[in-house]
Amino acid sequence: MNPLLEEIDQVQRHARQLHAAAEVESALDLMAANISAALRDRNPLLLCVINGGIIATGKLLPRLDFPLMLDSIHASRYRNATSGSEIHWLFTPTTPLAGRTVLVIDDILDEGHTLRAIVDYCQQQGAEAVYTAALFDKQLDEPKPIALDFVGLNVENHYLFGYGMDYKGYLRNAAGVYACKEVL
Ligand SMILES: O=P(O)(O)OC[C@H]1O[C@H](OP(=O)(O)OP(=O)(O)O)[C@H](O)[C@@H]1O
Ligand SMILES: Nc1nc2[nH]cnc2c(=O)[nH]1
Repeated sequence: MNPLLEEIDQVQRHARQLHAAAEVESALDLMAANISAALRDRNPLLLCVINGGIIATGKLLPRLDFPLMLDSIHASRYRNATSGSEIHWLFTPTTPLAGRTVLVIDDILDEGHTLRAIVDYCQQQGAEAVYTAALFDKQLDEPKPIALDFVGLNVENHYLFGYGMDYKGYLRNAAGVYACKEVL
C-alpha cells in the first residue's frame, strides 16, 4: 500500500472518538437556531473557510431558511501539517464585503490566528458587521485572539479529524470527531 495511505489507515484505526455524528448533528441544529435568531433580518453573506469549513457550511445552509448569500475564503495555516505556521492566503471572496453583515464559518477554532486574520480582512474590506461560527472550539489553557459568536461543541486539546478536519489532507470525511492517538 502507498505509505501515506497506510499511515492514514493506522491513524484512523487508533483514533479515539470524541463525538459521534448524532451529537454533531444536534449541535448543528442548535447553532442554526442561534444563527437564525441573530441574522434572519440581516441579509448576511456567509463566508466558508475552505477547506475545513466546507462540511460545517454545507450542513448549516439547509438549516437556515432566510435570505443569505454564500462565498468563500481560503486561508490556510496548517497546510496538511499537524501544527500551524504563517497564514497562506489562497483566495479571497469575489463578493464585495463593504456594508455587508458577514458570517465566517469554519470547522475549528484552535489557537484562533486563522479566524482573527479573516475577521481583520473582512473589516478592512468594509464589512458592516462580522460574526464568527465554528463547529468546534478547542479548549486551550492560553487565551485566544478571538471568540466565537456561534459554536457547536467544545472539544479537548488534541489533534482532531473528521467533520471537515483533516489528517495530512485525509479523513475530512470521517463522520464523527476523532482525536489522533499520537501525531505520527
Ligand atoms: O485557530 P487556528 O490555530 O488558526 O487553526 C484553525 C484553522 O486550522 C484549520 O485550517 P488549515 O490551516 O488546516 O487549512 P484547511 O482548512 O485546509 O484544513 C481549520 O480549518 C481552521 O481554519
Ligand atoms: N485537522 C485539524 N486541523 C486543525 N487546525 C487547527 N487545529 C486543528 C485540529 O485539531 N485538527
